[in-house]
Amino acid sequence: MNPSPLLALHGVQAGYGPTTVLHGLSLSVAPGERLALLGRNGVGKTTTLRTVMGLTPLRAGRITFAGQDLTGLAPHARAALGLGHVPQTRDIFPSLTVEENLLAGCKRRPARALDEAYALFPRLAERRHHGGTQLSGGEQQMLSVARALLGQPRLLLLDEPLEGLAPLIRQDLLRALAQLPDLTVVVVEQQVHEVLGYAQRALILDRGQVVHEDQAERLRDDSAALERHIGLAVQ
Ligand SMILES: Nc1ncnc2c1ncn2[C@@H]1O[C@H](COP(=O)(O)OP(=O)(O)OP(=O)(O)O)[C@@H](O)[C@H]1O
Repeated sequence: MNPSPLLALHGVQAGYGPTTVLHGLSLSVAPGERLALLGRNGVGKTTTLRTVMGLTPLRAGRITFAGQDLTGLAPHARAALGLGHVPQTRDIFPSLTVEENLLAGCKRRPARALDEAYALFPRLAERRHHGGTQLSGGEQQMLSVARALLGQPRLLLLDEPLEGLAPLIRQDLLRALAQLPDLTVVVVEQQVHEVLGYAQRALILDRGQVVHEDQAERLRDDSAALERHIGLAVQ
């Protein structure tokens, strides 16, 4: 029997002003699962993550997290329940050092929790006294992810974490995330082949609905599906 999902979306509708982006989206994520959300530009991947966090209002449908209905909860209340979000914009404080950024993510945890972040991302330990603006794109992304992890989320929503990063840094980041086997992750990504090496299952969205679902490993080899739904050239 499948375990109860940690996150479930039922018939979710959301959008901006007169535009509806998510047209009755349903999906579920099992505890400990790593799910990739794929699709062409503008199909609603970011909107999906934002609606789960309560940053974009739900217009119809229901979202549950660990069995609890999230309707009406503010983003901070969702974070307190265990939802972590790393937006595409990399949510760090540029005027603070690496260490100060991490301390800001510690909340009520002891400062020694930072050692976990440094163990996962040794580059951040080397740069601990550098300001946010002195970091490379990859280091900023690691900092953003590390800060979210310090909040001990049960589910981490990652929006294009690999964007703009060099291939070796992308691999470092994915390897670090793969070291957290109990963490449930929903990751939106344009670097399809790389993210399919990290995720276990993948959903492809089109116009705010799921149009294809498969095991990540199988989808990676399914060039016809990737071409049809994402427009990736057949290799
Ligand atoms: N703040 C906003 N106001 C109005 N329209 C928006 C806003 N944010 C996104 N949209 C529109 O909603 C649609 C879905 O955007 P969304 O960012 O969710 O797509 P996406 O699949 O994440 O695409 P991308 O890969 O380009 O980030 C797009 O047509 C986009 O232009």
